[in-house]
Amino acid sequence: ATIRRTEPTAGSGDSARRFGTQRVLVEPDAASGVAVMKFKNPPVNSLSLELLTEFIISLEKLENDKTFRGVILTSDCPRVFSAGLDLTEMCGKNPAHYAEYWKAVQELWLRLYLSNLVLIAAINGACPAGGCLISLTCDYRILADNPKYLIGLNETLLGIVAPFWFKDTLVNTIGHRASEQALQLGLLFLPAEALQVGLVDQVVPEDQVLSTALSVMARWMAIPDHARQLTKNMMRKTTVDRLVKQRDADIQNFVSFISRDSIQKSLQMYLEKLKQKKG
Ligand SMILES: CC/C=C\C/C=C\C/C=C/CCC/C=C/C(=O)SCCNC(=O)CCNC(=O)[C@H](O)C(C)(C)COP(=O)(O)OP(=O)(O)OC[C@H]1O[C@@H](n2cnc3c(N)ncnc32)[C@H](O)[C@@H]1OP(=O)(O)O
Repeated sequence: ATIRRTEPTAGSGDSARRFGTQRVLVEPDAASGVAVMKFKNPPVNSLSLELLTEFIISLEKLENDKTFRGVILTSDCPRVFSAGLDLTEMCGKNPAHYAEYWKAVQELWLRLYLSNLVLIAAINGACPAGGCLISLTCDYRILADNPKYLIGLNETLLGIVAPFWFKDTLVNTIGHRASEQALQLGLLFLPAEALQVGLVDQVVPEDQVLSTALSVMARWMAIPDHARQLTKNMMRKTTVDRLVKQRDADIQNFVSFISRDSIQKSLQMYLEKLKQKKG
C-alpha cells in the first residue's frame, strides 16, 4: 500500500494536510501533534490483510514523525468501529495464507500495544473480537452511548478461542475473574456494562466521542513523553515479551487450530448466519 497525500481542506493550512491509504485515512493536526486515524474498509472495517498492512504502515509513519505524539483511532464506517478479524481470511484458504495473515495480526498488536504514541480509541460503533482487541491496545477507550454498539471478545460464540495474548490484554484491562467469564461466555457488553467492568473508560453521547477523545488526549499529552513512555513500557513489556518469545509457535498454533475441519465448519456457518441476518 502506498501512502497518499490528499489536498489540505480549504483554509486549513498545512496542519490539516491529510494523508493515508485506501483503507486508513489519517487526519494529522501538526499544531497539536495529534492525528486522527480512521478505518475505512466498508461495510464493517473487517481487519483484512490489506487493512492490517495499511494500518501498520500508517502507524509507523506517524511514529517516525516526531511532530505527532498522540493518535486517535476511530471508524469512518457508520455504526461499526471494526467487526474484528476478517473471517474470509480465516476460512477456505491455505496454511500459508493463514500463517501470513496471523503474522500481520501479531504485528499490529505488537506495534499498537507498545507504541510510544498516546493511543485513544474513539469507539463510534460495534466493537467485537479483533475490533475490541485494537481498542484494548489503546491507553484510553471512549465508547458512544448506543445500545447497538456492543464490545467484547466474543470468539467463543464463533466456536474459536482468543489466543493467550488477546486474553492477556483483556486481563490487563478488566482483571482475571472478569476476563475469565467474559472470554468463556464470549460476552458482548452494552456501553453501560463495558464502563462498569472497566472495558471502556468513558461512555459519551455519539456526537461527543471525538471531542471527548481530543480533550482526553490533551490531558495525556501534558505528561512529559519520556516518563510516560517508560511507564507504559514498564506496564506492558512482560505481556508483549510472552508473544515475542514464541511468535512462530503462536503462528503454527493458529494455523493448525484454524485449519481443523470443525473450526472451518464453524466459521463458514457463522459467516452464513451473518449473511442470512440481512435476508
Ligand atoms: C487454547 C487456545 C487455542 C487456540 C487459540 C489460537 C488460535 C485460534 C485463534 C483464532 C482467532 C481468534 C481471534 C479472532 C478474532 C476475530 O475478530 S474473529 C471475527 C469476530 N467478529 C464478529 O463476530 C463480528 C461479526 N459481525 C457482526 O457481528 C456484524 O457484522 C456487526 C455487528 C459488526 C455489524 O452488523 P451490521 O452493520 O448489521 O452488518 P452485517 O452483519 O450485515 O455485515 C455486513 C457485511 O459484512 C460481513 N461481515 C461482518 N463481520 C465480518 C467479519 N468479521 N469478517 C468478514 N466479513 C464480515 C457480513 O457477512 C456482511 O457481508 P455481506 O452479506 O454484505 O456480504
